[in-house]
Amino acid sequence: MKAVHFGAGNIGRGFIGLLLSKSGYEVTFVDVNDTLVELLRNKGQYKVTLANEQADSVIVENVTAIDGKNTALVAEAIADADIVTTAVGVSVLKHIAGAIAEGIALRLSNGGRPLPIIACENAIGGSTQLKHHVYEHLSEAMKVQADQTVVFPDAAVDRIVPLQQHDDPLLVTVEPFFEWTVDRSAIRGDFHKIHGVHYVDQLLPYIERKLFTVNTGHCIAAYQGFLSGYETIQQAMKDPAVIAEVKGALLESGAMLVKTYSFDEASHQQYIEQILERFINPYLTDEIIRVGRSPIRKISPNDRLVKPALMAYKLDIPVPHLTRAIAAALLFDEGSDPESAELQTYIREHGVHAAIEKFTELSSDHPLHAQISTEYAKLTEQRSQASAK
Ligand SMILES: NC(=O)C1=CN([C@@H]2O[C@H](COP(=O)(O)OP(=O)(O)OC[C@H]3O[C@@H](n4cnc5c(N)ncnc54)[C@H](O)[C@@H]3O)[C@@H](O)[C@H]2O)C=CC1
Ligand SMILES: O=P(O)(O)OC[C@H]1O[C@](O)(CO)[C@@H](O)[C@@H]1O
Repeated sequence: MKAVHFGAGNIGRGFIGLLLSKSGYEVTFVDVNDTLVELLRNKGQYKVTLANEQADSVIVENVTAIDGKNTALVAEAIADADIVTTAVGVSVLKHIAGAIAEGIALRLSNGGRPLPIIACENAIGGSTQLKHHVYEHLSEAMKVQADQTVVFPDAAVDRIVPLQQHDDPLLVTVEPFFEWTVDRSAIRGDFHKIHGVHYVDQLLPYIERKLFTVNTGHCIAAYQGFLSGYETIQQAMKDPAVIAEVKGALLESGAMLVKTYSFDEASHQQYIEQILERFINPYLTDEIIRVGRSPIRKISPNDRLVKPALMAYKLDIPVPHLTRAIAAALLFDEGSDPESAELQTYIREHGVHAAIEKFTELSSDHPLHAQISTEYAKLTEQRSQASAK
């Protein structure tokens, strides 16, 4: 049983690779990081440590790696695989699509056994997005053939894996909690199930519940924490003002989710409480720069801030915390993050209204646009008052 997994990073090693290996798959990681590829290939194993009191650990065996820049080799591995997964970042999917298409073409020329390809990224419809990118590289005839055997089930993945700072570049520390949900309605043929995966017939409620609670709350802790001068989520989540912003927004997105999907209100409240506990896990150090990374992606119309705000707005649910969080994201001025730098340059050159319109796609006459710009002005004022002190 062979798995090819793109991205030997934190989630790749600390979550997806771990579960695939424990389920009996031989895992071939594909990455462009030469150090990771060489070490995985030479050692054939790595260690995962849990962020709990005992620091429990497990050795993940039966793994190897290939260089993502060697497209021919990657294609061969895909042609021979039983499953393909990714955890590279949603914006990287287009860059791996060519190699996947080459692998599919090779596979089809060899008879074409069924193949599920699952993108494990923080996005709605990640696998579907990957399929679109892959199909851009296939001929019309090949697309028809691929439709018979290659499937792209969407998925939701939830496990907090911060930036790693160990002497061993392969060692990865992860929170004990994990949830990997896969849309089984898309899967065909004989499929060797992955232990620990929750297979569902309808993914949308799960991915929206996760993205608009875990990821919404987490990025608000990051953006509000950044404005208050904190460096880690653990520090920010000790500040009652930051906690109030996070909880306020989760009540707004929660009210929308409960109404949209008829979730039980008390269970959703428990879900929120559990997530807040996960954010403050004292055995983890999670940097604000990581959790707030790529603010342009995070304020895009289908992502964790604007989408729940819009869905709530349409249900007449007021969203003062969510709109303030979008304003805070617009103030995430972290030079080491390319999207933050791009966003700040755009705001300097074109003003905040143009930025809201361009990046959130909320037109200037949309009431949420006005709310965001009002909050932006207030936060800017607060920031300059604080720095004058
Ligand atoms: N870290 C976390 O707690 C969670 C992350 N995610 C999602 O998982 C995905 C990966 O995140 P992380 O593991 O944190 O990032 P990461 O940066 O640790 O790992 C990404 C890996 O992809 C590799 N990569 C980049 N371009 C590539 C290419 N063209 N071909 C092959 N490999 C390539 C990088 O070298 C890196 O090793 C993202 O979509 C993220 O939103 C989802 C849930 C939790
Ligand atoms: O990986 P992204 O989408 O940049 O966002 C970071 C988020 O991913 C997570 O690592 C886990 O879902 C959260 O810690 C955080 O909300």
